[in-house]
Amino acid sequence: MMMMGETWSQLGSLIATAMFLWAMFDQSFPHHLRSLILSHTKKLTSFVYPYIQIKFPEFTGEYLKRSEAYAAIETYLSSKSSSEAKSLKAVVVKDSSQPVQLSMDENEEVTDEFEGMKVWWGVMNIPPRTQSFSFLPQMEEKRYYKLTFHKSHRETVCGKYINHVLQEGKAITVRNRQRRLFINNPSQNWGGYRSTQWSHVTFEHPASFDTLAMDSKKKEEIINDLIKFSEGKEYYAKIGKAWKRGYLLYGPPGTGKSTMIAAMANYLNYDIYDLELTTVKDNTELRRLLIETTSKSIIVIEDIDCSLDLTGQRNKKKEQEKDEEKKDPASKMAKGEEESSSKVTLSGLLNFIDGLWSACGGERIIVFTTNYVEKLDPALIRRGRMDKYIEMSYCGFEAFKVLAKNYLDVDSHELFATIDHLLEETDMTPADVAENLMPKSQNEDAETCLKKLIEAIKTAKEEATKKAEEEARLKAEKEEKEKQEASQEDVKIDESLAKDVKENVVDVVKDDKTLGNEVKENGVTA
Ligand SMILES: Nc1ncnc2c1ncn2[C@@H]1O[C@H](COP(=O)(O)OP(=O)(O)OP(=O)(O)O)[C@@H](O)[C@H]1O
Ligand SMILES: [Mg+2]
Repeated sequence: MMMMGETWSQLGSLIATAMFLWAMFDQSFPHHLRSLILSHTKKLTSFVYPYIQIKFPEFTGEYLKRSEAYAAIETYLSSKSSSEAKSLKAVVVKDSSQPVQLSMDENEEVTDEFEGMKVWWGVMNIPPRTQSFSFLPQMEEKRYYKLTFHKSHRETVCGKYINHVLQEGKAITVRNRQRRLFINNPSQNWGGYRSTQWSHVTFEHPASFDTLAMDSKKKEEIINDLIKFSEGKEYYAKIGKAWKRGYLLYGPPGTGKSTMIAAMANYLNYDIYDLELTTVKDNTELRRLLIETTSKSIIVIEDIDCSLDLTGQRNKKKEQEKDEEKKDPASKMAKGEEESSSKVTLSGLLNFIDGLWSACGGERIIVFTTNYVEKLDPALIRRGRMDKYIEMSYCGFEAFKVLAKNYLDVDSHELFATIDHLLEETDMTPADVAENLMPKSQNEDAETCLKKLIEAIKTAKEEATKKAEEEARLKAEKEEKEKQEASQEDVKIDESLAKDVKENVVDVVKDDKTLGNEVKENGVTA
């Protein structure tokens, strides 16, 4: 057997010979001959090894930004890696609902198939250059994904396949991401190197369309509308409209407007931006807030009628306040803080909804909620701004059945007919119905809760009747009072009229007497 030392010395001389030959080739061959030989060598290599490789480095650009493509590929390959690769890495991904994302370790390889072709993915590692000096932080290691495929698939891979991987990777990230609920910060907190226009918490509202109590047809219509919107990227581009949709949710308190927003966000997997208009100083701030929102989100302005005085009464109110201030300057000082709170105008808000800036980012839903739709300025809710009006109304029988299923797990019961009848006659919000259906102790079963609800509806009905009677009585009293006032006014007018007539008659009599005396004194002149 050959000794180890001999083997090494033979290998050494072989390398030395190869280097000598390469140096000879490099120096003595003319340039055109060299490139001819090199091109033939390439052809030969490609004949023996007909595969192409593409690298996707983890960090790119001058400031070594983590490549979006790398992250998308990592996510895309995650499921394949966990089932195929033997050595895996667990990475904690920010804002993801998955505790960790698994990716293959260096020098592992997984296969993928697309339209009948097979490709290979591997993670490679470039060892760090130890002696280099840089102001930029030294990266421990530089990794890249290596995609290998047969040269006959070049066109499909470079066109369709890579696109598919990146899009699918991003879609998985969106699917796995934790939804967030944002709230706008007052602008004094916007400064600093970490600008924080919005703060967020993880959005964990459990509402869904299944648990939302409302007419099933209406619910279906809303779901279809949402699906059409979320899949409408091409359509919106085709018709030349920004990819956004406005919903106006209106109805009495406790009818499920906020719950509906949560259900929408859960259904579409969107984030929610809860915009508190009263803390926005002016229209410029409003625009900045809008720019900071991301796509796939619902921007909510709750109780729009109370958020700002956008109902055209702003001026009236201001005038009134000014009058008060003139009388009492101290009241102005007391109000000082409040007054400087918001100067957002109706036109600023309209601009926010459908100005040029509103198109940035795309795929956004804007929701307004209000208890008093009639109070809103028509310009704010005209079609195109608010595309769909959704009325959230009092609990009907169908809505009750959803709540009974949710809260008591019953689909039918003999008491349902009574409840159906009572709900037809009485206005009760889903919130009140839900509260009565909720068992308050271990001893309360479905029947007890249903009976409790019946009692509550009956009480509400009695109260409503009493209220209506009281209102009717007050109205009648008011009308009677107005009538009396009117008749007293008539009497007054009659009296003053009579007085006028009397005075005039006295005057005429006086005039007649004076005339008579004059005639007497002067005699009749013919
Ligand atoms: N349609 C509904 N379906 C299911 N639950 C509902 C519905 N409406 C109200 N609720 C229940 O009542 C509670 C209050 O409802 P929600 O806050 O959505 O009402 P709202 O219309 O937003 O009221 P407000 O006008 O006062 O903001 C919710 O927590 C929910 O449990
Ligand atoms: Mg609400």
